[in-house]
Amino acid sequence: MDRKRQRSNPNRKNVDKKTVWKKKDSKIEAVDQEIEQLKAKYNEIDVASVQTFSSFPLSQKTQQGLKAAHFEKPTEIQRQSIGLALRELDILGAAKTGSGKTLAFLIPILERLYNLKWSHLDGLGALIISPTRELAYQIFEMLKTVGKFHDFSAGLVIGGKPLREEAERINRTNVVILLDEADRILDMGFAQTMNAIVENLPTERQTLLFSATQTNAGTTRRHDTTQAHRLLPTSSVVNRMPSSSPPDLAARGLDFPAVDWVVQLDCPEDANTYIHRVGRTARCEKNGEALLVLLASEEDAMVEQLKTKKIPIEKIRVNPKKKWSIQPKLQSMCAADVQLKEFAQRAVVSYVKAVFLMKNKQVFDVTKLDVDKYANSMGLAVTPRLRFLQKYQKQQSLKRDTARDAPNRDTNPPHTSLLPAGSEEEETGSEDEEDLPQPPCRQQEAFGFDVEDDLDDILKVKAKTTVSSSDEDMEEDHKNVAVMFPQVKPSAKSKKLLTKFALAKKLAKKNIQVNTKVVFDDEGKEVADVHKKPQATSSEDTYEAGIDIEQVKKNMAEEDKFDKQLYRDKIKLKHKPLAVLDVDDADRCNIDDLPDPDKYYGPAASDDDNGSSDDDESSDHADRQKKTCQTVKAMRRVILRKRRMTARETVMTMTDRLRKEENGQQMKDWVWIRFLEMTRTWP
Ligand SMILES: Nc1ncnc2c1ncn2[C@@H]1O[C@H](COP(=O)(O)OP(=O)(O)OP(=O)(O)O)[C@@H](O)[C@H]1O
Repeated sequence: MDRKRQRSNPNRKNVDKKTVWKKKDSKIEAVDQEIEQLKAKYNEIDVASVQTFSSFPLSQKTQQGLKAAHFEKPTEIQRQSIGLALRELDILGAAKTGSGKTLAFLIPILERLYNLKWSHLDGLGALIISPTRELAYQIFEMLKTVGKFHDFSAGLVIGGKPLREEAERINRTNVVILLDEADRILDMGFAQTMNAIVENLPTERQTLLFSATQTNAGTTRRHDTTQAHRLLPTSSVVNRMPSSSPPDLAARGLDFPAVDWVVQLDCPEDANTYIHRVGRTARCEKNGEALLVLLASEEDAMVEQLKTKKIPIEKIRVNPKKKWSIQPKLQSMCAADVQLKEFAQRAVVSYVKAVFLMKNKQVFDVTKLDVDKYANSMGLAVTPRLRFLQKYQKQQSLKRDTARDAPNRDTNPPHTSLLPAGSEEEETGSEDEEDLPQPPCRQQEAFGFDVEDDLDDILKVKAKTTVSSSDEDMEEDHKNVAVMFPQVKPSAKSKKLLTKFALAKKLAKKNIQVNTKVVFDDEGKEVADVHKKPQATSSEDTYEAGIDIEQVKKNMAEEDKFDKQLYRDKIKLKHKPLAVLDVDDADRCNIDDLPDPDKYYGPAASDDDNGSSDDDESSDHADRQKKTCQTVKAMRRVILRKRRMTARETVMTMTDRLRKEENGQQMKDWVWIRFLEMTRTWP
């Protein structure tokens, strides 16, 4: 219809176009006007009077997004920072965990891009760097919710895809969320990457930096977390996990709704980790509780660290009446389940290693750990072998001795004396390894593996990762690593893996005959193993040098013959009728220990022919004995071969066969009785 009208009126098309342009122009004008009006209000923002988001001069689209997400009142950090960010100032904001920092930087980003009328043609307009992949997703979700009425394109770059693809995506998007372990960036050797990103950003830019604190958020005290730390004797360190455990990844920035309590059974690596973990509760105007369990050896140094961050803590002691030990229960569980025991052993070793690797030796002093008690609390009667600890202790005492012997030398060179490659001391160390008193490795005896060895890899990888940076800070780490890994250089002995091939070579060299497996049948006869090497009689001794093709062909033909015969025998055995099984053996079979059928049925029943002579009787009896013997043996074979047959099926098979024979009924009954007796002794 429209087309018809258009055809009838050629000017119509031009009129429509004009209307569209007009509409577009007026829209652009309206946007420009809105931006101008908003900008004019930026300097008039009075933080004290801001009660709701609508008090901020924000674009209609952002206001709509906030409304749709049910964000009405700004949190303190949002109130304080949004106005400043709108004025294009750089911000360094510190606010409590869960205080709404994400929105505090997302709103200004949306507004800034809107004011600049940024479109997808302009490419990248904002860059958000988040510490973890999970947090990146969370920020992305928040951005999609609040910014859904805007026309910007947002992208999430979390790695794992080809670089070119990622680069193209970045160019196409306006707001990019990049993944990186921001908090740990320096620790993990990403300082260079970080610097490279910053160097490539335009010099004219606005920077918003937010960090999580516990108390610096001004008025956020309203919903402070109630915190306490609890001291436990070393015997109560059940279920303590190393600090590098997955929860610490989740502890950074992730927003879990309705977490009331954060209970830390292991000491956090430092005060910052504590803050991040505790920040999972008391989020956004809500209350929360946190409990930290510390060992006596960790208490002083850790509490000091928390105090310097102004974290309010309250010490509580456990009521001894309320305590009960689960140690006996765990011990019995470990005794009953080898796998569980293995897990417990691994847990002990990895925990001690984690403590050993911690940087802050004032808090994490491995020498103060009561490892035996810890192992006991995990249900283990014997502490797993901790070779690295022994080596470390030995090295320490050696170092002390050397210092005593050479007082004029620099007795405590900061880091170099413990692990200098190829140094004198290292050599001494490796010699000492032989002299080290090695405790009996009971877990190795029991399970055939060394729990500790399995974890050595983790140790090495960590060391490598930490050392791999070239940054100044990383150099410092490098030194620390040298202190932390005084002796973890694997000895040449442990480096070499004993492969099957190496083992076979070793045995061949020593001329040791390895055990062979011989299979016997029920009667004690050796069963030829078809999987065994060919047993043809050809001799290989005739070879003097090289390969004699003709001889090989002959041998192969013989082997072939042998194999075919073996196969035929196997098939024959399979189809052999049960009744004729081992008939030749019948005479040798002693059935005296079997119950006598006469005992069950009386002499009359067993007498088939009353008028027969004594001789006939005795020959009858012998016949019957022979038959019985055959039957029982055949039955046993059937039962053993066809284990999958049910007991009833087996007996039915046997009795069917017997029915056709002389004295069938009587024998059938007898077989039944014998069968029932046999089944009673079956495993
Ligand atoms: N103005 C607001 N009104 C209501 N809820 C809000 C507001 N701002 C943020 N929130 C909610 O508060 C929770 C915590 O916000 P957010 O994750 O941004 O905190 P955070 O300070 O970044 O925390 P962390 O330091 O742990 O990363 C989220 O569930 C978020 O939806």
